[in-house]
Amino acid sequence: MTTSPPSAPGPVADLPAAGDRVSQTLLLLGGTGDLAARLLLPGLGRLVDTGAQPGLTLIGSGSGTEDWDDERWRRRVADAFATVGADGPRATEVVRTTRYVSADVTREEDLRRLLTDCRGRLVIFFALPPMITARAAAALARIGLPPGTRLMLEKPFGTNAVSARSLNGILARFVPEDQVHRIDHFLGKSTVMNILGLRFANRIFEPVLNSAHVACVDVVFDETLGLEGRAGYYDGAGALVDMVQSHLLQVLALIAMDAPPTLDARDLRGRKAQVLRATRVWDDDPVRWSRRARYTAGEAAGRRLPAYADEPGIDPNRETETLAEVVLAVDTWRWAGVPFRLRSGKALAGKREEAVVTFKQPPRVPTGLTGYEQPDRLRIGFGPDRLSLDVNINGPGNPLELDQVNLAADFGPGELPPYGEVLRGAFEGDPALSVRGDTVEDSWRIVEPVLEAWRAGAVPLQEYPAGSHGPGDSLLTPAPGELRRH
Ligand SMILES: NC(=O)C1=CN([C@@H]2O[C@H](COP(=O)(O)OP(=O)(O)OC[C@H]3O[C@@H](n4cnc5c(N)ncnc54)[C@H](OP(=O)(O)O)[C@@H]3O)[C@@H](O)[C@H]2O)C=CC1
Ligand SMILES: O=C1O[C@H](COP(=O)(O)O)[C@@H](O)[C@H](O)[C@H]1O
Repeated sequence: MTTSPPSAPGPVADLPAAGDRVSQTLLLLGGTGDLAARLLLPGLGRLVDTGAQPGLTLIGSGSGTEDWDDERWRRRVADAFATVGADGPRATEVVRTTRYVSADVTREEDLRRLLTDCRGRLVIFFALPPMITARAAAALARIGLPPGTRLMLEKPFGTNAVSARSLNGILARFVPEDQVHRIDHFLGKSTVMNILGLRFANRIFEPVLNSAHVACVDVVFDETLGLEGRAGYYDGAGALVDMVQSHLLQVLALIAMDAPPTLDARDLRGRKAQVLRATRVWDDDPVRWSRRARYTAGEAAGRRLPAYADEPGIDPNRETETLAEVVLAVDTWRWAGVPFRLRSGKALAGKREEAVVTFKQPPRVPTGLTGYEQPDRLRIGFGPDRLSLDVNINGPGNPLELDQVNLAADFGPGELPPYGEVLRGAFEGDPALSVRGDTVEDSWRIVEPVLEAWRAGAVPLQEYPAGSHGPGDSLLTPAPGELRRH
């Protein structure tokens, strides 16, 4: 591994010492794309508006297939900043000084030209399709980067375990692991990180978060959004790769990991890695323990949606799923025998974005107390940000009749939107909120048996009308405790 590549371009090479408050350049590859406009630039706007990152220069780049210039780019940045009210002096300065450079990032000469334009410490954000990211990284490995450069790479990282390993290998040739930020914006969501506070800053939950007390854990991300014009990316990915392989496995890891001694990157990522290494498809049977489906025409959240297969840019023969479910086992002392049921789908009846820990029934409800129907549940909501507990109490009325009540705490969104948080991590050189190289490979290892079973046609592609609750035989509907290892 080296940080002194053979041909690092001149101006960026005279770097200040690490840790200083220094001028930095954020080079945004894929700046003309959807991610940059909707999520990344707004996150950046909020971050710079807090006063962090003084002296930041932003350079946006696109492939040059469309007509972009400095003026159009500045408008794009200003519009994105305006969506989050980022209009303070720092944000205004970033808008004033930002520039656009078009470049085919798979070509060495274009990359050299791009790098020559950068000053101070360099952060490169790859907001690019995965195949282009891989080719750009290979080209950068050949030409080299200035020491201290940090790379931010979007998910999905690679397109399968083999390509992820190969991309990790390429990156390791020219950037140390701690300077590689594999982005998972769920790790920047305040409620996701609050899983740590909830679990490890309280005495009452941790002792019961294990197989003695937990019947099952569900991680659910149901959206009402449909394809939203993202055919080019989504039709090659599908719900399992888009959401489960990355975001939902990260949430699973935070819920299932043991307490890290500190929250620094080495401890936190080490704990998550341990859990994911022990995770696999329930009973090693992806045919039995996965579901896939895609939406047909319907109405979701008051919007009429065409069938996924009829959306422009979709190849229906690829059989891309818009809803994926999988049941996983975490083979550790703590979790052996507890099913982790993961599900994400688009164009569903309502938003449901939460992790739910369902507890086992109490050993015995005393004779005389009636009306026990539901086990207690701990719910961690990601949108809206909310923490709640379903508990059985002797409710009003008959004092011996049980009622289930929900004790809830709502909190507003974090100080920064998720992309603001992950950008802050990269600017400050803290990879705690990014995914380590071995973990991303393990995440592919976990989902690959399912992808293979689907490719082989062993799991039928079901259909559900947009605006419905998804297929009727959901793996999440059996009562907790019904899923048993044989
Ligand atoms: N959009 C989203 O909501 C999310 C996206 N992501 C991830 O972010 C990444 C980007 O997604 P998204 O923005 O939606 O994709 P888009 O298709 O909207 O944008 C792709 C970008 O890549 C650029 N690009 C493509 N080929 C080249 C090339 N050879 N040289 C230089 N630039 C190139 C395009 O430039 P041009 O337009 O100029 O051709 C464009 O700016 C993907 O990995 C995706 O998985 C992750 C989370 C959410
Ligand atoms: O990464 C992605 O996440 C979004 C959902 O996350 P949110 O923070 O925008 O709610 C999902 O819609 C998208 O398909 C996926 O690529």
